[in-house]
Parts: sequence; structure tokens; C-alpha cells
Amino acid sequence: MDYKESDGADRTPVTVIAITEPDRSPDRFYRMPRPADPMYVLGRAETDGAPGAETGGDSDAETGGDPGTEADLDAGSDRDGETHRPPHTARIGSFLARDGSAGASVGIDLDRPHAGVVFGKRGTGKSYTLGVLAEELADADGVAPVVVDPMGVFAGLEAVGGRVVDPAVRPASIPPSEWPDLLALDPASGPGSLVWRVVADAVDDGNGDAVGADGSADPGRSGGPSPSLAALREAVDAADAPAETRRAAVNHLRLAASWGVFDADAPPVASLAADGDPAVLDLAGVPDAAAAAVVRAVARGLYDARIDGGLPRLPWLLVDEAHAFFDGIAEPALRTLLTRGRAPGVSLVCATQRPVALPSVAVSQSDLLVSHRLTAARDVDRLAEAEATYLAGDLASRLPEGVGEALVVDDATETVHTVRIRERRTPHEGESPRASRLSGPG
Ligand SMILES: Nc1ncnc2c1ncn2[C@@H]1O[C@H](COP(=O)(O)OP(=O)(O)OP(=O)(O)O)[C@@H](O)[C@H]1O
Repeated sequence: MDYKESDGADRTPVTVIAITEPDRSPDRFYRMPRPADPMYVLGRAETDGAPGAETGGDSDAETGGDPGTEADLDAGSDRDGETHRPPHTARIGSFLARDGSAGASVGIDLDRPHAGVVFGKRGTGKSYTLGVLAEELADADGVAPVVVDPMGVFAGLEAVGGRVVDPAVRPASIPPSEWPDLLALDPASGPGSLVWRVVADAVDDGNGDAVGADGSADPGRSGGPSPSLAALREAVDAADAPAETRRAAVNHLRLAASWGVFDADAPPVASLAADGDPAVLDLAGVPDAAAAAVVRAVARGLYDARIDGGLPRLPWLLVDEAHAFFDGIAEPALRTLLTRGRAPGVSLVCATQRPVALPSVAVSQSDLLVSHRLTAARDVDRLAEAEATYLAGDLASRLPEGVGEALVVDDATETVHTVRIRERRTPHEGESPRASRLSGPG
């Protein structure tokens, strides 16, 4: 093991509060690892060869209080409280005691792919938490963060080598069957079916790869050539259809061109994850349909690039305001990442203030759930879906109150923790404007 505690004297035994069997009281969640304890890594089970619950980081009182042997330790704290981070681990913060004091460092496993959700009502720190994760991914080897940024708050990641990217995707990366929906046309209508047919013909003409890895019709999946929107408009114009139908279809394609996200020569999606530096897809001000098209193309493009062996890093797609992408054309691609992304090595983390707007599969397939404060009953109910058998109790009653504080449910170690997310190293641009901070008269 590469990382060991720097000084064995720092290893204080873990304090165990409330061990009863069976224990259904809130106290069972509060065995507080101390600051000097080694970093506790979430998302990494003991069977992965990682410290897991025995290194003193576990806050589930049913697990023993043994801080672990030296060989178990992946990281330790030095005398200044600085934690040595194990390789392929994101340090997201520290355990939070009931009295508000900080405990041992908490990390998230980056060695393997994961699916995660970050919940919280407005202003509780979701985007901030996603930014912390992106910073850590920027630092780690073998991974590549791609951030979907609908509010334009992640540009600060440039300070860790990130780049803000104007979204551009190839028209062929949207399957023909999705085009009517994308253009708000009824697929059964004349214009809808005309657009569908024209895109399918353009792709069949060799402008794209018509069948996806899973056998579904998914042109452009390998980033092959794509027809331009202008070429599609011309094809519609030349089609054997009533003039009125052609005119309506052309108008809708013109509207899509005005979104400015379609480009037949756009770089392949895999290039977003090529160097491991954060790529921030700036979708601020981009119409909803266009943003959904971008998210669909990027999610599917990363997945296909991994399947095809065209991406040597493990991409992490971090989607802020994720509820906006689960009711349109991005949904099937995000669902694919949730259900099948881990096999080729694509991680997905969805942040939202409206958990109820995410499909159940987003919670059931997530192995990491991070929840800041929630108050709406239906959103809190969504947490119940994460209440696996190892959680004897009501998660909602354990949600912390403070900004930047979160409850973390970790499937790998089957534990629940209260965590304070660490401060960002890069600027966070999600601060709401405050009238009191605007310059006054004179
Ligand atoms: N872990 C943290 N440490 C310090 N400050 C934090 C932390 N998390 C959040 N904050 C503060 O709270 C503010 C709001 O956080 P953030 O923008 O992430 O909220 P949000 O939940 O994404 O809100 P919205 O739903 O409106 O996007 C931040 O600008 C920051 O000042």
C-alpha cells in the first residue's frame, strides 16, 4: 500500500456512541471519526482492497470501533490536520459531529466508475459540492470530468486547468427518431415524419454510423461524418411532400440552427475527456431543447467512446440542474449511463433541487447519494427510495440544516454519514446577488 499514516501516534481510537443491537435510534449514525483518523473512502468496499468500514471512518455504530491495522490504512493525517489523500480518491470534506465540530476527512473513490445524485433545496450547496468533486477529479489520474453547466457557475474550474466549452454537437449524434421531438413536432404529423425520414436518409447515405453498440439505431455514435442542418434543410426542400409540410419542416430546422449548438464539423465528444482537465459545457442561455440535445449527444458520445475503446480515461459526467434533462431527449442517454455506464467506465453524478423530477432509476442505480437540506415533502419522499435494508430509520430526519452540510448514503460500505463539504479551491460563481452588497447612492 502506497499511503500510510504519517505518524502512528496520531491514530486515536474511534469513539463509539450507542452500540445496541438492533439499534434504531438516530445515535447509531453518529460514531464520530476524529480529525486525526485516516481518510474514510466512500464508494469503496472492503473487498476492493480499500479500508472501508474498519479504518475508523465509519459512522454506523454497528460496525466495530477498530481503527484498523496499519496495513489497512490508505491515508493518515499529519499533525496539522492535513490529510494525505490516497490515490484515486476525491477529498470532499470531513465528518460532521452533532456539536458542529469536524471529524476525519471523507473521500470518494475515483478508482472505479460510480453513479451518484446530489440533492438539496436551492442555495444549500449542490453546485458547490459538484464543483468540489470536479476539482478533485481534475487532480486525479486516469479520469476526466465533463461538467454540464446550465447556470454558468463552473467557469472557476479554469483555475485547475479546466476549460469552458461552447457546446457544439453534430446533427447526426441525435437519432432520426428523436428529431421530431427535438423540434417540437408530432412524429405522426407531416412535418415531423418528413424530418425523421430526411435525417434517417442523410445518415443512411453514409453520413454516420446507423447502429449503436447496443443495436439501437444511433447514428453518429462513433463521431463519424454528419449532415449539416443546411444540408438537411435542402433535403427537406427537395423531398416529395406537400409544399406546406416542407415549409413547416424547414422552419423548424431553421429554428434549430438558430440555437447555435449544431455543427457538422464539431469535434468528437470524446475530445472533451481527452486530457483529463475539466471540460465545462456552458449551457447558460441555451434554449432547453438545445441544451437537452447537447446533454444527450455528450452522454451517449462518452459512453460509445468507452465502448469503442476510443477514450483511455474514465469520464465523469457531472450534470447540474439535472431535473431539466430527464423529461426530454437527453433522458434515454442519461438512463443508459445510470443503468449501463459502469461497465464501460462512465460515471454520472446528477445534482438537482427537485429529486422528485428524477426517475426512480436515478436513485436506485446510484451507489452514492449526497443530500443537502430538503424540505418539500415529495422531495424528501424520494430519499425513502434510497433506504436500503441496512438503513434502519428515516433518512429525512437526519438531513443536516447548514449550507454545505450533507447526508451521504454509501452503498459500497452500506453506511450513512453526516459530512461537511470542504471549501472550494476555485471560485464558485453560484452566489446569489445581494442588494446589500450593491454599491449605494454616491
Ligand atoms: N461546502 C461549502 N462551504 C462553504 N460555502 C458553501 C458550501 N456550499 C455552499 N456554500 C455557499 O452557499 C452558496 C450556495 O451554494 P450553491 O450555489 O452550491 O447552491 P445550490 O444548492 O446549487 O443552489 P441552486 O439550486 O440555486 O443552484 C455558495 O455560493 C457558497 O457561498
